[in-house]
Amino acid sequence: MGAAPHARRGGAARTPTGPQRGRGATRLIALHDVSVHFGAVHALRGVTLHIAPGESVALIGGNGCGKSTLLRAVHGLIATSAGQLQAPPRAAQAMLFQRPWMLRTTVQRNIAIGLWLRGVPWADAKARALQALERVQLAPLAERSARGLSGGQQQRVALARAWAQRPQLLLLDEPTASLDPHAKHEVEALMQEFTGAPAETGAAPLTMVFASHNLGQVKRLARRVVYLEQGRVLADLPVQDFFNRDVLRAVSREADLFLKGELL
Ligand SMILES: Nc1ncnc2c1ncn2[C@@H]1O[C@H](COP(=O)(O)OP(=O)(O)OP(=O)(O)O)[C@@H](O)[C@H]1O
Repeated sequence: MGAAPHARRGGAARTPTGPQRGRGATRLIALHDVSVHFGAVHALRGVTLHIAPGESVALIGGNGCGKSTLLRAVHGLIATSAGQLQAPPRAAQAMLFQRPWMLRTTVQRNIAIGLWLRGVPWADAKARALQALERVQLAPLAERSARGLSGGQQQRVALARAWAQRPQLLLLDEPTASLDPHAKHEVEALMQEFTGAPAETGAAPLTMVFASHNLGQVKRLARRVVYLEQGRVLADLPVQDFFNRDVLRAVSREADLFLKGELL
């Protein structure tokens, strides 16, 4: 992507990565003993986590366990307090939030402006924006005001905007939490489609990390589940192992109790 690396922030080392080799595995994201403090609040405590290109990883855990903080730290939106964090430069990442943010302009321009700001000539940016809208089946709404769309449509525009940027890494913070079941299904289908195939022919597979309170969604979209409690990673398992209570109980009693509570 040739983008500028993140500046080093806060008390911890933060270095940009492309896919790197380490301990025999390729890594796109590597956190080593990362902590994030907000004053007296310890949002992340000694998190060590490696994510390889093409993985689809769900972050789960109760309110305030640190999911958003982890995503925001990887995206470079907040400073880490200690430890080392390696991630692709922000220009190689896209992040979606529970409530999509839209510029006060048309749907197509919402996507094109982001590309233009990254150096894509305006005519090409508009053409790529339209392609991206076709991908999420919203091309007929290209000239509509983005803020006038429904929440589900806005989230699809946000996904199109992310996809148009051809990121290596897609971070999503509870992307369907405020959507009705139909819109949730449409957004999930796009998430699945984007991670199922490279963003463009010959490109590296897209890596997806998402926070969710929806265990059905986790089962449908994740290949791996990371369970957080009070800022610590207590379980990090392939999705089928996470939902196998015997395996989970052996790894973390706390994670098993959480799952039991959620399944009641
Ligand atoms: N900017 C901030 N300033 C102070 N405290 C913060 C800030 N952001 C997060 N926190 C605190 O850090 C902890 C972790 O919050 P975080 O938002 O990462 O949790 P979460 O797992 O995403 O929660 P939820 O599921 O409710 O969205 C919480 O105690 C939260 O109150």
